[in-house]
Amino acid sequence: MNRTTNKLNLNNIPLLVENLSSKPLDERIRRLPKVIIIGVKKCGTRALFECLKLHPLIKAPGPEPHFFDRNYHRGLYWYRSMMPATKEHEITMDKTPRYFVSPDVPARTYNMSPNTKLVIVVRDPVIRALSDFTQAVSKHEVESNMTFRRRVLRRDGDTNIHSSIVQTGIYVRYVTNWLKYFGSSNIHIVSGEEIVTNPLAVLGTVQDFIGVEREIDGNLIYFNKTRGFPCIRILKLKSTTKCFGETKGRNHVQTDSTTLKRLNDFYRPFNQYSICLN
Ligand SMILES: Nc1ncnc2c1ncn2[C@@H]1O[C@H](COP(=O)(O)OS(=O)(=O)O)[C@@H](OP(=O)(O)O)[C@H]1O
Repeated sequence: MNRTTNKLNLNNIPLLVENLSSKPLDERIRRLPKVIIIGVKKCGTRALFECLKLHPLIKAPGPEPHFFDRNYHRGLYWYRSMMPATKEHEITMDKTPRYFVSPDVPARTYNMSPNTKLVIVVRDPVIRALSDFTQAVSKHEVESNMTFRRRVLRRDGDTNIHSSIVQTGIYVRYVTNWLKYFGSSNIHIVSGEEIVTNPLAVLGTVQDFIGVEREIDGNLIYFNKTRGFPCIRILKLKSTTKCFGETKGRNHVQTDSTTLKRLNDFYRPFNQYSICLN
């Protein structure tokens, strides 16, 4: 902090966050996210994010800020302005799944603060790929005659390792990039399948990792049989409930069993690495 002008130099934030870690943080620093859900796309990041926002001390913006990948040139002032205002002890959280696969983002995040807590949601990479492709089709991002098989396999039947839909599921490759900057104590890996089957257990471990009291309980989360997913109760608004987006949980595009087997075989060795990292 520049004492004469009382203005914060946001270029020095990593240093400041370190030096001030034992003192109450200035609101201007506090607003920068302490927690980031960095990915993975189509693994359950939205559900985790919305559930964590139920915690009284966790504040987060609605849209994905995409600061470290698309808006980095706007600077930390911009990033800070995207975050909701906080009171003392409250923390802010970003969720931008694109960060996970963006090569420059680990270093940029580290430069903001080496203490940033990173949450990664992973899911069976074959199902993730199907979900990703289904979304691309629904957004008309793929040619109308493109099939899942043609997207993920080459003509000779081998896996198309140049397809981003295939690459994103090689989780260990990207986690390794993050581990060049952050220690494993800064990274928490969550099972996207468990977010659906046992959300309270997942949320318990994530709250412990973030370092807040476990406040999200069974009064706030319930299983909505019609949607087939956990949804939330907003207690402030009596009997209001919220599920997460019409586009979540839609039927995936159909594909053949050979394609699924080929992809499963491709990911198997990478998946074993991911398990070791947990
Ligand atoms: N509670 C709850 N409600 C709705 N959806 C849930 C929930 N928990 C996990 N999921 C799964 O989240 C998948 C979408 O993942 P993301 O939120 O990471 O997608 S995105 O990258 O933000 O677009 C989405 O994938 P699809 O089923 O393929 O649509 C869901 O299966």
